[in-house]
Amino acid sequence: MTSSMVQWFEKEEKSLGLQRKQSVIGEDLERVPSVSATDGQKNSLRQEEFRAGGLNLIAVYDATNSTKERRESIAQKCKENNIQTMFIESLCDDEHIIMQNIKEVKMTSPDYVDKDPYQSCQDFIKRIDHYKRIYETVDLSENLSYVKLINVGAQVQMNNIRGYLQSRIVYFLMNLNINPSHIYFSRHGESQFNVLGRIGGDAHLSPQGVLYSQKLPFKLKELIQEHTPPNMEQNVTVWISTLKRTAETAANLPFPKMMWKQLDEINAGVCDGLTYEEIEERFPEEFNDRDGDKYSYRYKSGESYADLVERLEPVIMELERHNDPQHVIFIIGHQAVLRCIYAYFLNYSHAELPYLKIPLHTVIRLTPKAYGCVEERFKINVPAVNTYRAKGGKHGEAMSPQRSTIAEGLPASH
Ligand SMILES: O=P(O)(O)OC[C@H]1O[C@@](CO)(OP(=O)(O)O)[C@@H](O)[C@@H]1O
Repeated sequence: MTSSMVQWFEKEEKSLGLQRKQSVIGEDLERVPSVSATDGQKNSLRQEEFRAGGLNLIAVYDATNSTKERRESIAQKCKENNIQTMFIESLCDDEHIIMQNIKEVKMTSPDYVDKDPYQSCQDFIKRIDHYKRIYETVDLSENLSYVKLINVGAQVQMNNIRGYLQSRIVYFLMNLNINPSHIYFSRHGESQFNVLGRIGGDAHLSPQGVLYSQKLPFKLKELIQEHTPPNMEQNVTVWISTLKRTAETAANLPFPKMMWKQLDEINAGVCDGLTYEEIEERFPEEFNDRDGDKYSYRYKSGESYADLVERLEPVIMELERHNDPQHVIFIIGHQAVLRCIYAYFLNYSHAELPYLKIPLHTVIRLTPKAYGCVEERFKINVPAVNTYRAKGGKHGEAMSPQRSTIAEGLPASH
C-alpha cells in the first residue's frame, strides 16, 4: 500500500530547488510528457527546471505506479529517451500513522476540497483497501533504482542508487517527517549598520535593536503558549549566526542557543560595509549585474543567493528532521538567509526569492503542512528602519531618518 506519496514528491521537488548540482537526467522537456500517457488515471507530471548550466532538468512523475508491469513500462520509455529513473515507494503498515496521515494529509489534499470530511475519510480508506489488493511492492527482481521507505523512514531500503543526485534524494527522504511542528524566525534587532544603510559587517545593535531584544522574549512566549498544552514547559532552542547582531538579539531569551556558521548573512565580498549608493558609484557594472539576476549574481570575493541556498542545506535538513511538536526552533537570522529559508517552505522561485520581504522587528511563524505552509507574521512595536531595496530601486527608508512603525496589514504587539 502506498502512503504519503504525493507529500514525498512535493517535498522532494522543493528540496531539489535548493540544489544546483544535479546530474542531467533529461534534457528535452518536450519528450517527458509522453511518459505520463502510460497512465490513464489522473496522474500528473510536474517538472522542475534547474538552470545550473542551462540544461539540467529533473521531472517528478507523481503517480501510484502500482504494478511491476507499469513500472517496467515507465522505466523502458524513459530509457529510450535517455532519461535515468529512480522509483520512490512509501510503505506503511502502522495503523496510527495511517490514520494520522488520512486526517492530516489527505483531508487537506486538493482531491477533497469542499468535501464532507467523514465521507472523504471513508473514500480514502476504500482507496487504501483497493491498493492493498492490487499493489505490487518494488523488489530486486525489477532491476530498478529505487528507495523504499517503510513507516515514514523507520526503515529505508534501496537498490542501485548511484551518483550525486540520487544520493541527495535518498539523504533528503531519510530526513523527512510528517509530524506537524512550528518554526519561528526573526531577523536580528535593528543594527547600527542598518541605520546607516550599510550592508554586511558585524555591527552591534542600535538602541532600537536593543529594545527589540528586550521585548522579544515576552512575544515569543505568548506565541508559543498558543500551541503548547497548559503547564507544559516551553521547550525552545534558539539558532543564531556567528554575527554579533544575532547573539545580542537572543541575549534575553531564556533558552539554549545554538550557533550556526551557516546562518551568517550573505557574504558581500568587496562590497561588505558599503551602502547601496557607494556600491553603485564604485562598482557600477557589478551593481547593474546584481539587479539583472540577483539570485545568481555573486559578489566579487563573496557569495550569491544561489551559494547561500547551498550553504543552508544542512539547516534546511535539520528543520525537515525536526519532528517534535512540543519543541520549538526559533531562528534569529539575517535578511538574505531568512529569505532562503522562507522561500524553501513557501515554495518561491529563484527569481522571487531575493526580493521577499522579511522586515526587521517581526516574528514569523511557519507551520508546514502536507499541502503548503501556513505563515503568520507578528510585528513587535519597536520602530525600525526599512532595509528593503526593490529591483532597480532605492534602498528603503534606511537612508532617511524616518522609521516605519507597523508594517502594513500586520498585527502590532507591545
Ligand atoms: O540581498 P539584499 O536585498 O541586498 O539584502 C541583503 C542585505 O540585507 C542586510 C541588511 O541590509 O541584512 P541584515 O541586516 O539582516 O544582516 C545586509 O547585511 C545584507 O547584505
